[in-house]
Amino acid sequence: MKTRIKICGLTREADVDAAVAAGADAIGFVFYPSSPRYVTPQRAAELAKRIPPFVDIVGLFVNAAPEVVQATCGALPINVLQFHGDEDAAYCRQFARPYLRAARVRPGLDLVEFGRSFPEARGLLLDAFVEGYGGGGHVFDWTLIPPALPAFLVLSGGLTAGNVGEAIRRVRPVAVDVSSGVEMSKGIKDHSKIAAFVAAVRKADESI
Ligand SMILES: O=C(O)c1ccccc1N[C@@H]1O[C@H](COP(=O)(O)O)[C@@H](O)[C@H]1O
Repeated sequence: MKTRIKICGLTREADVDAAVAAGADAIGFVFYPSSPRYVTPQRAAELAKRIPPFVDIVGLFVNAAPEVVQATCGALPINVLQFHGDEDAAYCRQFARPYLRAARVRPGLDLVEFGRSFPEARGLLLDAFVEGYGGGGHVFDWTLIPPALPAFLVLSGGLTAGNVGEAIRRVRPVAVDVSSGVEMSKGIKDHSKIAAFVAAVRKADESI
């Protein structure tokens, strides 16, 4: 099956165009003010106008006030919410929209139990445990992923064109999510890295 690709943390028109042209399945906007990739809802709405139908728009939040999530959903057509903080299931479900729940993987975290506690989640996004909640470009130990999870698995954390093929062959996620690995600096994407990342995913898809 084709591995879906999400490119996250876009802040510039040219980067959105490059991700779409390369064949990204989803574009992520970071609505976490502490992130160097933060965009205001108004800025994201401008950028989103360049995203064609059937490429999903993902809105990433970290412990945001519900009113902020609601207002952001009113500003642009977000298809999927991504909760990357300490949000519980009641918080996540209140928006009545598809959502990904991020788990920051570390030894001792029971991912099966974690997944079960978000029964409505569209997918479980696995990321490295880093300070600042995410987007740190760190790979975690993929052997910590149990063989069966109670939700679709989206793999992230330090993925690059150089390691995403191995990640797909070993972990078999339904989707991969990348930010740091396709950047020249935080929030500024490198178009050749985006193209190389997408090509590496497609090459891996052919080999499994
Ligand atoms: O991108 C950010 O700045 C960010 C901030 C807070 C939480 C998550 C964030 N990004 C997400 O982190 C993972 C891993 O990204 P990376 O490729 O290792 O840089 C990914 O899901 C991003 O969407």
